Amino acid sequence: MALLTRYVWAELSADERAALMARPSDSSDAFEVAAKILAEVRAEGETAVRRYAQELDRYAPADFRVPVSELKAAADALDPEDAKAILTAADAVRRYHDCQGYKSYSLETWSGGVAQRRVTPLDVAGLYVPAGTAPLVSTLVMLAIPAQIAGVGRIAVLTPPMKGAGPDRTILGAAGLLGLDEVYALGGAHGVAALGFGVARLPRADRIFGPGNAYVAAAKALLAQTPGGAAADLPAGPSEVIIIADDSADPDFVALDLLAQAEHDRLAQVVLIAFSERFIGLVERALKARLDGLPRRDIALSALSASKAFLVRDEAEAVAAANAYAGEHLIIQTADPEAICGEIRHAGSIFIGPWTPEAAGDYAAGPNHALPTAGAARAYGGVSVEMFQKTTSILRFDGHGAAAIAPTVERLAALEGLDAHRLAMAARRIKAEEEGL
Ligand SMILES: NC(=O)c1ccc[n+]([C@@H]2O[C@H](COP(=O)([O-])OP(=O)(O)OC[C@H]3O[C@@H](n4cnc5c(N)ncnc54)[C@H](O)[C@@H]3O)[C@@H](O)[C@H]2O)c1
Ligand SMILES: N[C@H](CO)Cc1c[nH]c[nH+]1
Ligand SMILES: [Zn+2]
Repeated sequence: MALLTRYVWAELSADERAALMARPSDSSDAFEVAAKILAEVRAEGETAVRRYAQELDRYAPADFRVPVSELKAAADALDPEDAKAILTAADAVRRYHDCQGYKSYSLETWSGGVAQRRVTPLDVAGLYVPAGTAPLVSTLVMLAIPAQIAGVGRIAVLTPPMKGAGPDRTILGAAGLLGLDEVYALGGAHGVAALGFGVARLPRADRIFGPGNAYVAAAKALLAQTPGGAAADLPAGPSEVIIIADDSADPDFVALDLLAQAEHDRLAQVVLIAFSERFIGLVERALKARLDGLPRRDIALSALSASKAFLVRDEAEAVAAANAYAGEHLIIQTADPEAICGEIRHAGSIFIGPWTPEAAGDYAAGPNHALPTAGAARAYGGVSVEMFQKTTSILRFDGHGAAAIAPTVERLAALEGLDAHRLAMAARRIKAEEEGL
């Protein structure tokens, strides 16, 4: 039985191609469920948070905040090799993100008129670290490092408990190692709502960062549209990867790269773009062989059921399919991957050649792994230092500058029929003229 549903790109109509770009989470109940949870948390506050914490995760302690002493103890209890791997990854992530950040600047846009941009960090950032089916320690690193580089005033980490137990000890230990002191054992849409509205003794985050399952992603998106709710970083839901591989690629590498994303979530999606039926067959054979040894085989199999293989005739078709998909990750394993890479317009992160598995980027290569899904790569990049900053523009005009800019402003205000605007400028011009400026 074929594991990947096959399509011949050239035989698909434009409508069929567009329909095939849908993600499994598009048709889930996530938005309805998250909207209900958000509304209840908004109306009832802590009571609703506790109810969902109990119902969904069977864990509702008197205080969701993990004591700082526990973070320190968990850090001390880490296996030294685990601690070393976390710190080594953090170092590469820090070096990559150190090159980022908005710059403040100032210039004279008019003679006598100075325009300035001031960059400031967020006061409160909420970091969501997924742990529903796997404790993503690496996500903590990916979110904490850019927040620290930006100089965020207060960093509150949210991570769901393991069902019926407390939060994952490695995540707590990593928080301790990274110098974080505010962690809440709460997750899902109810956790996002608690942090986004500031209930159950959580701070109200200015912006919530981080990936999560379809419920978490929906909650972040809905919260950002709710008056008084926290802003969101980007749409980062169930993982996805699209691989362009020609016959020169190693089918086993390709199969493993597909499985590495399929194992994240039943609603994850993996897509193969290949140049021959034969190669798709080889990848499927490798998939079957590798699936059997995987502890998360069932999850991967579910994800594969919504996954696809597109057969293309040439690189132009491969590029068209990849750009239409606008995937979170794009892996290119062809004889000339750089040529294809140059043509890609929409992808969260690109991995070039046989020696660059996505797993390297997921953990320790440097770039951020919190990336746009569901086609959002058309409009967003991954989490960055800039997202933890905001900019304020500042203007300073003297009388000479006011006189210089006034004719333009008065004319445009008149064009828009906004007379108070025109008069506000004209009054300055007249005064400046009276003073001989
Ligand atoms: N896009 C990215 O950058 C990126 C990065 C890493 C991980 N991910 C994705 O993050 C996700 C992690 O998912 P996860 O589930 O393991 O952890 P999670 O922390 O995102 O979600 C777990 C929580 O979801 C809630 N939940 C579970 N089932 C629910 C239901 N039926 N209704 C309402 N709430 C429910 C529970 O409270 C649970 O604790 C995966 O989809 C993975 O692919 C994405
Ligand atoms: N592939 C995920 C982003 O979709 C990131 C991750 C974390 N751990 C392993 N992988
Ligand atoms: Zn991954």
